Parts: sequence; structure tokens; C-alpha cells
Amino acid sequence: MLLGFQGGGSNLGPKKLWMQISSKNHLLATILDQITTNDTVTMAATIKALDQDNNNSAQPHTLHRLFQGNGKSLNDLIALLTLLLLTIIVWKILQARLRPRLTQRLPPGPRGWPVVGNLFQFMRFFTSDLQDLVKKYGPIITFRIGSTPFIIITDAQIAHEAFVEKGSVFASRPNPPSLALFSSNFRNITSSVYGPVWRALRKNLVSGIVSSSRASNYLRQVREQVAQNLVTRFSDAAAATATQDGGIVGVRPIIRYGIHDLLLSLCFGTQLEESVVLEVAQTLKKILLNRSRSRMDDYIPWFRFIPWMQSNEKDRQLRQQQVDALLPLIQEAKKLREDGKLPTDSYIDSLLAIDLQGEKLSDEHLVTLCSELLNAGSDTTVTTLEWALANIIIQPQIQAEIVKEIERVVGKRTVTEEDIDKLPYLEAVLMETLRRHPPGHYTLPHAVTQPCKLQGCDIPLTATVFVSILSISNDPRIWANPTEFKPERFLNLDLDITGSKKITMIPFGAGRRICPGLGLAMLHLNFILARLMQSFEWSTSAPGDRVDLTATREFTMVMKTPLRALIKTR
Ligand code: HEM
Repeated sequence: MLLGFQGGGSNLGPKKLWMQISSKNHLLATILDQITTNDTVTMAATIKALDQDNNNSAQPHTLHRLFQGNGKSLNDLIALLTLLLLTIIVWKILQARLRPRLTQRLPPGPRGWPVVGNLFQFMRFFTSDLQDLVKKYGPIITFRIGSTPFIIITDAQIAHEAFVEKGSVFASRPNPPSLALFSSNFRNITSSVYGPVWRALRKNLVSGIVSSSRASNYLRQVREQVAQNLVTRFSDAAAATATQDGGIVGVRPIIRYGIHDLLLSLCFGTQLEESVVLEVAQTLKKILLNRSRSRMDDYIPWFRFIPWMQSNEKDRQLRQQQVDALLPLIQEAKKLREDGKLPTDSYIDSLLAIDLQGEKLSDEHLVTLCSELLNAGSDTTVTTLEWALANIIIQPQIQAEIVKEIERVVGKRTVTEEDIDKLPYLEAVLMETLRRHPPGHYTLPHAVTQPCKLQGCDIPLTATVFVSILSISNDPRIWANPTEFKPERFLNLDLDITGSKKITMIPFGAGRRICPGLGLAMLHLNFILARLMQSFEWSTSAPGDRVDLTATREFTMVMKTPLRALIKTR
């Protein structure tokens, strides 16, 4: 259109034309106003005034020449002004989006590549030690993936400032699109934003199976039964490879089975057949492994167009398998409930009773919430038990100390849940395991509810924030000789594992999003480890064997070489 003007006889360049237009900007502003309000009658009057203005001037106005002298229509003028208006709007939008980025002072971090940011460095640093980066950039580090800042806090005091002192600000979760399918549109505890849905679901879990766990007869019986089955499974596996010194067992699969058996019973109110437990465990593991793969298309949208990066179809298949595995159990639980036979302490019973924003939960939503309990509580517990046994095998004096404590407190009878509080050394071994080998090296991702400052740096709304759990529990300013496995350090320590007063180690996170299963997890860990220690002598699978403590990331940080042990009934 502008070219049209120039070709229409005006010998002015665009810059000069603009200056002339600007000189009449008061009248033009009025016209612009009228264009936007579609007030054509007054607009005509204003243009007349502009005309008048030109007639009175010694030098005829350029616009006048352009539109009247050259016979251009009012429509052309309107089009020019609309174009200007649009340019102004686009400029304002760009300014609003760019200004915060240009003036923001994010925590420092490594330089990234254009467009993808630190994509190629991030996953490497995420699974390795951050010490070198901390030396270079300080205790809070920013990575960028696409345009999203990933901020990692490595220091206990700063973690306390963020998650506890500014708890409500750091209490939300980011909502990456690929998570929608498995979280029923971000409506489970782990992924929901800080708000009423999260509050209602978390309260339901905590006031249901977590708080009442010790008091509930049903839950106590389940644990007793599962611990007994676990001991039998270890005995059977050892018998299959029996030598005169005992039998060799692969530790992880047996414990995995036991913990799934336990959580499925807590969830569905009934103990399930072995084939069902195995099928559910296998399906959920596949999903966890798929979910823990980095999904960069969440942050760099054009990745979705690269064929080998597309995982939507795979996600849909896995979701279907999850529904196929869990829906029959939900339907069975509904029938038991109708017949008044479903234990009221089971998780599914509380979910069937709950109204979420005035509505009962759909079957699809129930699948999501049951899977969440099983996923959150299984690998974390299995991993902790495997690391604990590995360290106990490496240091036989720790095993001797645990057994001595159990004999002193319990005598010859089988250890029960009531005994757990009287076994401080056993608990110290588990605490040291959670410090040295936390199942998650990072908290889950947090989002902020409003832009804020941390240590003088900006934390924008777009940020995804993590605390490095491992950096804190390996910090030599907090823990003497942090790389040594020494349960004794916990014996006379007034430890606050929730970190609410002071953060020293937070394997369960801290603040509003702290793991709601903390109490239940500690009960399971103590009870099962006590039973396994009381039932068997544990040693390396062959004389001179070394237990490899290298970690690798699955969903949790697991032993890279799964633990094999020689066990002998005591
Ligand atoms: C050794 C066992 C466990 C460990 C180490 C552990 C650790 C964690 C960690 C680090 C978080 C993230 C906290 C954050 O983002 O700041 C978390 C969240 C969570 N955990 Fe656990 N957990 C364990 C067992 C359990 C169990 C048994 C349950 C279920 C009863 C459970 C349910 C959850 C849930 C639902 C969340 C999400 C909380 C929220 O977003 O509000 N966890 N856990």
C-alpha cells in the first residue's frame, strides 16, 4: 500500500512521508481513534479539518497532495493508518515479551546454543556431579532449554529460603504437554498446580492410608503378610542355587515384587495373585522408563515435527496398557464396595468416596491416581533397600550391629511393627542410605506461583526449579567425610528430615511439595529391613567379590550392577 502511494506521484521517501504525517499527529491520532471505533461520520469531519488546516498553510500538506491531489480515496488513508496501528501493536507486544528477558538477572549458568540453549549439556550435568559448575557459577545455576530457564539450587540454605521460607511461591509444578495424558490433564497430586485440586487429592492420601497406616488393622495385616512372603521368596530363590554356605540371590527383583505386592494391597484392598502383581509391576515400569526419558519437545516445540522425536503414539499405547492393567482391579474394588467388603483403609475406597470439585472421579482418573501411588512408592523404596543391603554387605560390622540390636530388643521372637521405634541403629542405617544414595538426586520440578527473587537473582514465572538433593547431602560443610557410609553419625543427631527448621538432607524434598508418603515409606523400609536382617546372613555372592556402588539413572538412581548376594538362613 505504501508502495502504491510512492508510485502514485509522491516523490517523498517513506522517512520524509512519516515525518510529515507526524507533524499533524494530533489530528491523525483523532482519526486513528475514530478508525478503531468505526466512527466514520466524525472521521470525515476530522479529515475535513485536516483539509482546512492544509488550505490555511502556505505549504499544502503532503497528505492532502497524496489523497486529494492524486485522487487517492479515503480507503487508502484508512489502510495506511491501519497498517501503522498494527505496527504499533506488534511493537508493543514484542516489547512486553522481550523487556523482561532483557532486564532480567537470572542466576548465572553455562552459555547455551542459539535456539536449543543448554540442551546438550543439561542431561549430562543432570546425571553427574555439579561440583565443577558450582565452583564456576555459584550455588544457583541456570540452564536454558529452548526459552525455558531450568534453575538448580545446590545449597541447603538457599533451598530452605526457596522451598520453606517462600514455600507458597515455589509450591507449583510446571505442566509440560507430554505429561497431560498420564496425569489426566495434570489432575494428580504430583503434577497438579498449587491449588484446590492438589490440596484435595493430597489431603485424601495423607488422611487416608498414610496417617492411619499404623493404626489400621487391615494395613498392618497386609504388611505382616507381605514381609512373610518376602522372606519365603528369598528362601526359595536361595534354595534354587543352594551351596553349603547358602544360596545366591538377585536382590532387586525379589524386593520389587514384595513392594508392589504391598502397595497394590494398600491400594485395592485385597491381596492379588502373583501373575497380576507381576503384570502391573511390569507395565508401570515401562511407563516410568518412558516418562523419565527427556522430552525436549515439551520445551522446543519444533522438535515435535522431527519424526524420530515423536512419541505421542508410543505414549498412547502405554497409556492404554496402563488402563488395561488397572481398570479391572478398580472395577473389582467397586463391586467389593457395593457388597460392603472393601476395607475402608484402602486407597481406592477413599478415592471412590471423594468428590473432586463437586464430581465423582472417572474411571480414567482413578487409573491415574492409583498408578501415581504405585509409581511414587515402589521404585523409591526398592532402590533404598537395595543400596542399604549393598552397604551392609560391604561393611559386615554394620550387619553385626543391626542383628545385635534386634536380638537385644526383640529376643528370639519375630520382629513386629511395634519394635521398629526401639531400633535406632537400624533407622540410622536407613538414614545414612538415604543421605548417601537418595533415590532421587533432584526434587521433582517446581514452578513458581509468581515471579520472585532468590539471592538477588530473578526467578521468572517461566522457570522450572529443582533442588539438588545429592549436593546437599554430600556437602562437607554439613556432613563430615560425606563420602563415607557411617550410620553412627545419626545416633545422637537431632535430625529434621522434613527440613522445616533447617535443611541438612532432604531425600523426601521439603516445603509444601514434600513427599506425603514420608512416614509410610520409613515404616516400610524399617520393617522390611529388620525382617530381612533377622531372617538371613548377608554376604557377597562369592569370596573376594566386590559390590559395585556405581549409580545409574532409571526412574530413580539405581545400582548400575544389580546387587547379587549370598544369603544363609539365621
Ligand atoms: C524411600 C521412599 C520415598 C522417597 C525417597 C520419596 C521421595 C520423594 C521426593 C524427593 C519427592 C519430590 C518432592 C519435591 O518435589 O519437592 C516426592 C514426591 C511425592 N511422593 Fe515420595 N518418596 C518416597 C516414597 C513415597 C511413597 C511410599 C508414596 C505414597 C504413599 C509417595 C508419594 C509421593 C507423592 C504423591 C509425591 C508428590 C507430592 C506433591 O507433588 O505434592 N512417595 N517423593
